[in-house]
Amino acid sequence: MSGNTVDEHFDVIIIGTGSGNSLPSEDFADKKIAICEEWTFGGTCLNRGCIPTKMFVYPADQAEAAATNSRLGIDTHFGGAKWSEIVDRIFSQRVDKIAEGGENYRRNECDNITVYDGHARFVGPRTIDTGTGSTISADTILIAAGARVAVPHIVTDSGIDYHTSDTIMRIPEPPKSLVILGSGYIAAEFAHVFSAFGTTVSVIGRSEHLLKHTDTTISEAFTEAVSDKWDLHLGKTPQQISARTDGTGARVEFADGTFVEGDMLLVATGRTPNADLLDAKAGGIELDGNRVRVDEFGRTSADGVWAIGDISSPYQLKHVANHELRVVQHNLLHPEDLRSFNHDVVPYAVFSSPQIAGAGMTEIEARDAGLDITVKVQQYSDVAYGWAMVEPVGIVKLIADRTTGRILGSHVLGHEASILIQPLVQAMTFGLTVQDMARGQYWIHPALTEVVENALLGLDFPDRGF
Ligand SMILES: Cc1cc2nc3c(=O)[nH]c(=O)nc-3n(C[C@H](O)[C@H](O)[C@H](O)COP(=O)(O)OP(=O)(O)OC[C@H]3O[C@@H](n4cnc5c(N)ncnc54)[C@H](O)[C@@H]3O)c2cc1C
Ligand SMILES: NC(=O)c1ccc[n+]([C@@H]2O[C@H](COP(=O)([O-])OP(=O)(O)OC[C@H]3O[C@@H](n4cnc5c(N)ncnc54)[C@H](O)[C@@H]3O)[C@@H](O)[C@H]2O)c1
Repeated sequence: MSGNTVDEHFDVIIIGTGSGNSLPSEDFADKKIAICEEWTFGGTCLNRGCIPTKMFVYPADQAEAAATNSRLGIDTHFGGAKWSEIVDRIFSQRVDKIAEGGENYRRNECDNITVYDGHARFVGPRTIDTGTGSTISADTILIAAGARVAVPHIVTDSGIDYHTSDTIMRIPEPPKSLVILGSGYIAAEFAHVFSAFGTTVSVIGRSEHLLKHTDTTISEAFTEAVSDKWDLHLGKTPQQISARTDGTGARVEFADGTFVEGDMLLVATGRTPNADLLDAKAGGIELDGNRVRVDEFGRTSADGVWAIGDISSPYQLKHVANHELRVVQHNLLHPEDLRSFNHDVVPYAVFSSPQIAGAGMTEIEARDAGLDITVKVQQYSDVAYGWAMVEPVGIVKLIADRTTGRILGSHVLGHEASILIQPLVQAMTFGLTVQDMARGQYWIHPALTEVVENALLGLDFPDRGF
């Protein structure tokens, strides 16, 4: 049966098998659950996001190290990437197997779960057309339907072939030259991967610096650091996109008459939440711009309907989706003891080269907020391990409140920035003062973490207490 006649009623319906697939823990074993997934089981992070990209980034890091080790007085070289071997290892041997295993587990080994493999949309309050010919309803619905690649009209109207992060990781071989449209996370990570593997990479950005969402000191230093290995076209908006004159590849023209050409175009211009594809209104669900509106507990405007992750979160980060899932999981099991999302200190990392990580306010945000701040930019090369590494670019930038002694913003650029940031995230999350963090513990000598210690010690307080 189809349309608005309900074929089956469930305790819980989950839309989306990314973070949503983690909802049915053992505590949900007595619930009758439907899972709707229109694509590959496991969602973005596993199949075409965080996991496979970092499986390319790691060998790219090694390739780049091999090519640049001579500054350390050792003779290594990069002899080429076995692209098809890398793709096979990432997808055929690992990611695809995990996706298949996850689907098989839910379909065949969980007696309380039914999987619908179609596009779910609301046809009434807590009622879903599964896109498979069945209409189902539930007491509770979790919307975890994520986001999708956003491609500007100038690209789609051009009629040329292009790639996005969804497709480029499975191409048969890397291009000789790659033009990347966009200068955010995905652009920075794929520029690193392809450039390290030997592709000539051009990056087009509308702003003057790459990764403009980061602190200005970081985005300027990052842009400077990559400017001799990537062909940058910054502060430029494409006027026309076409194939090259021989009909192959891509040619992007700018208003000033300049252009850039390459064998392949990668579009990395952001991701749009899938809220517009759910017929949310039929379910009584309000949107907030292009996202599903949720309160601090994860509740949408419709009774019994909850949402988490990229479809409702401005962060579009997997650790945020995971956190929100855990909060909603608790709230569904304990309606009398609702927990709130905690978005106070949300860290991020960009796995490019150099790596970037950050949490909290940028210097401009802190100044605009009128706070009495102290700022320290500490070079990796000022501490023993950074010196040993002959680390050319690393910096830790801290912004702290002179009144409370608390860290307001932490920004790291350089080797393993995503790891170095974590003690700072911990201090910011638990409200540790700069003084306590700097001198209330030992810092291993001569570990690279001394750059964090020195950055803390370099902050200027009226009563230093160090
Ligand atoms: C290239 C790339 C790299 C990334 N790297 C990182 C990283 O290093 N670190 C990080 O924190 N984040 C990273 N992210 C972001 C991260 O992947 C997302 O924030 C996260 O996966 C979002 O999880 P989610 O559960 O909200 O959505 P998703 O994992 O996207 O799951 C949504 C699921 O819902 C399904 N779906 C959608 N609509 C419907 C419908 N109507 N009916 C049925 N099914 C539907 C989709 O097919 C999908 O499987 C990356 C993203 C990309 C694209
Ligand atoms: N390491 C990570 O955590 C990681 C890695 C990859 C992706 N992600 C997530 O995925 C999201 C999407 O990544 P992304 O890089 O596509 O988005 P992004 O928001 O980081 O960057 C988008 C870029 O495209 C540009 N842009 C947008 N529209 C444009 C247009 N019409 N013409 C030219 N340029 C345009 C923007 O100015 C920006 O430079 C990220 O915001 C992030 O949340 C995270």
